[in-house]
Amino acid sequence: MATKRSVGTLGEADLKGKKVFVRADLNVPLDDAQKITDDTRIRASIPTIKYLLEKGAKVILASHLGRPKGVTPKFSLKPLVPRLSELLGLEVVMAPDCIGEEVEKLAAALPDGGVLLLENVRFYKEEEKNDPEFAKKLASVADLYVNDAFGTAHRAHASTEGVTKFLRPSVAGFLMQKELDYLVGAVANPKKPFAAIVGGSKVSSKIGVIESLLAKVDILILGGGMIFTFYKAQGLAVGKSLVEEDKLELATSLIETAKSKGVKLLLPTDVVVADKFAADAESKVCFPATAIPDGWMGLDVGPDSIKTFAEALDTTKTVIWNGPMGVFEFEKFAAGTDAIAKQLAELTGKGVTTIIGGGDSVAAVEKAGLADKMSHISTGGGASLELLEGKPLPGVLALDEA
Ligand SMILES: Nc1ncnc2c1ncn2[C@@H]1O[C@H](COP(=O)(O)OP(=O)(O)O)[C@@H](O)[C@H]1O
Ligand SMILES: O=C(OP(=O)(O)O)[C@H](O)COP(=O)(O)O
Repeated sequence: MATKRSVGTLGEADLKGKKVFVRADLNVPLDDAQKITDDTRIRASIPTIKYLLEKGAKVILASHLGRPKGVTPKFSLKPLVPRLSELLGLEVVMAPDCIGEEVEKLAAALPDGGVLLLENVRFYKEEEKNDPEFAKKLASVADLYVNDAFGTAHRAHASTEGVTKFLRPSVAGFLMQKELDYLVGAVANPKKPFAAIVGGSKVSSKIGVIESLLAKVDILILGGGMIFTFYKAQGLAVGKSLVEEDKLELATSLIETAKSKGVKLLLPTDVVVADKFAADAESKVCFPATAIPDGWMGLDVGPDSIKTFAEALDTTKTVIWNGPMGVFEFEKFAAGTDAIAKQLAELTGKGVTTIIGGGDSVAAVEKAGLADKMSHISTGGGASLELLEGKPLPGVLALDEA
């Protein structure tokens, strides 16, 4: 797999006074009051930044947050400044933008050992388009590049890929190295039976991954918003649940592929439905899962599914989990996610390798107080799944070879 090639690292480079563009994945969950609900990704980014600061470098820190379309205040990185400053023990300077004159001025004024946090790179559509001119502008304020954004390494964007064309050296940070070392090792030769649990709401970006997962795993458990596209593909009633209409054919063919490969594909047998997408929604268990009444939406897997999933997971030796089983942010719809988290913690204690990936999945495990009970907590959900598929990660491929 292309991502196995060893990438350049910071090593003993002379960093004194150098301006280092650090791409981190600071895409943390925020509540309605813009409060950080899980800071795992911020904490995971600290060792690289601290190392650079100790070497006398100036750090220009960049990230995306969410999936904004243009400049959107609720996706600003400003709410992260106090936590970052606290963890680093210094005052992080917030830039009003990620490119332009003001950013150039702030970068030029940065003292050795200072940190400038750029505003959300996705406020520009050029970021996701990997526009070379935009990448050049990002690069123009720095001398070298460090990519520590493992969670975004599967995206060929300007700040993860394009920028490397303009900055040398371009190397991996400590988090990136740690994730690659662990995940490549664990998934290249997984102890079997090997199970994947896929849920969450990013259906269109994760449903494609399932095809390749079917070639690797013995058991595939589906939950979260993923399942309704599968039910609808079978002509079943899904009410107002999340459905990706253009993925119905793919869902049908995935069910066939699972059968032909002898993979145990488990869809929930029951779901918890709600009359609206809200914490105080009216809710009830719908059994079978495939008879969701009109006007209702599935927001969690039900108790019968939890039992079936538990029996299957009990037979495994390696489990990778990405995507919550339900809308765990609302207490009423957190039971499925909590049950998986608890069981994986128990299985880890019995010698099963458990890997949890993804911003929200990790947040759910943290909320349950079980993060330190898992074999590996990965800061990337989509990225760890793509790594598992054997796909090259563009953000890694673009870095210098060791
Ligand atoms: N049935 C569902 N309908 C809508 N959203 C869901 C459902 N189940 C889970 N979700 C949402 O999925 C989100 C996480 O999805 P995703 O980003 O794919 O996971 P991760 O960040 O772990 O990779 C959570 O905010 C959760 O509320
Ligand atoms: O949260 C992320 O991915 P994840 O939900 O798969 O862990 C990363 O920050 C990438 O975000 P994206 O899927 O909007 O490109």
